[in-house]
Amino acid sequence: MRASQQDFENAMNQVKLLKQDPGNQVKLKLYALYKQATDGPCNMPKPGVFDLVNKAKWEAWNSLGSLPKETARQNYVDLVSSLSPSAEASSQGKHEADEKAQKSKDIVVTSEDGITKIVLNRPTKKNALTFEMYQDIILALKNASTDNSAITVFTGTGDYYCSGNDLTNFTSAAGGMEEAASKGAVVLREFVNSFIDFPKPLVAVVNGPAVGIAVTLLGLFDAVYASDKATFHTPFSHLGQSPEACSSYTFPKIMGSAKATEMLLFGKKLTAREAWAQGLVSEVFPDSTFEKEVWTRLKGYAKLPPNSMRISKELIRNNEKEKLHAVNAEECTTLKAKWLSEECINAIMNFVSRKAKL
Ligand SMILES: CCCCCC/C=C/C(=O)SCCNC(=O)CCNC(=O)[C@H](O)C(C)(C)COP(=O)(O)OP(=O)(O)OC[C@H]1O[C@@H](n2cnc3c(N)ncnc32)[C@H](O)[C@@H]1OP(=O)(O)O
Repeated sequence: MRASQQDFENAMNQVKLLKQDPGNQVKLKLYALYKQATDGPCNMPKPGVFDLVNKAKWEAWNSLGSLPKETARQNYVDLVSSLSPSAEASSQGKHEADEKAQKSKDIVVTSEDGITKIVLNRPTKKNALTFEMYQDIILALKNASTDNSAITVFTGTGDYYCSGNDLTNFTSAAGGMEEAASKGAVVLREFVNSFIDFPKPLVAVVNGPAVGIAVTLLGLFDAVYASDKATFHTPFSHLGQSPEACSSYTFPKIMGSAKATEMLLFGKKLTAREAWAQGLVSEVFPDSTFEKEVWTRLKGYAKLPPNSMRISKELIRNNEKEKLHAVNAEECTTLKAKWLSEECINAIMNFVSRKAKL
């Protein structure tokens, strides 16, 4: 259900009643969503480098790109309700938000031992990401950013970690490719932004092969643990597409441009050990002991002082947050055009009609 103007106004009042300071990141997000919901996309000149507060506010607003006013209003209401679980209206909103994330059969979210676990749960389709799953992950990350857990972990059910974007997202859209491309660019931008801005340690437990966006996103994680059965494949040229999730920036930075080119332009598939040697993976484990070793380790990390981990992450991430948002915006604009290209449409049609796999 979409948030009404009345819900929005209630949420604004609710913010004033918050008992605890939600912290600067959340306040910036609230400001940005409020501006987007009332004024639309950022239309102000960027403040100067020394005007730190206004610059941070401008960046937060600008990072929302062309997010529709209605979506911003809804996100504002959801965010406020996640902040004040004790207030009646808010607790109801939070409950609805949690339920929505939990209800999704393809994304399972649990919280235990200081760890929020977000599981891609569509094994019959190798955990390929549908439009709904992107939205559910955005919501799950939003909830995880303010829940009691110290760290957040992504993993997959079954033999794959994730086979990337569901290629039928584009062919099955009611309004056709044009509408799917426009929607895809907006959803992708918000989806990647939620990884750029995620405030707690984010860990990928890569239980099997990863393809496309499941690989490129890893450059935005804080640690990546992989089974030795995992592989890392970004066949963008084969698909007539271009890189996303800031990988056009993070991959050359992580592995150097020559290695990044082999992956992002030529679609070279890496083994887990190769990905480790190139700095994309933190550590590789034998598949037979992978789950046990990784979860034991993560439970230990989750006992570390959470605020300290948050602040350290903020120090690292803030060095390049602005750059990441700019790269994300540019990649989404480029992809939107690529999705409508003959090269891409042919590649997707070949997959859907069973003529081609990777
Ligand atoms: C908001 C939009 C954002 C978009 C961001 C841009 C992102 C880009 C990318 O992620 S590009 C990468 C896209 N992914 C692929 O190209 C992978 C396509 N899949 C394959 O090539 C193969 O399925 C495989 C190599 C992953 C696995 O092969 P195999 O082991 O032989 O299994 P199956 O092919 O039989 O797969 C089982 C079942 O799953 C379906 N499936 C697998 N991956 C996808 C996918 N990405 N999209 C849609 N469906 C997928 C496959 O069709 C089978 O379905 P079926 O049993 O036939 O109904």
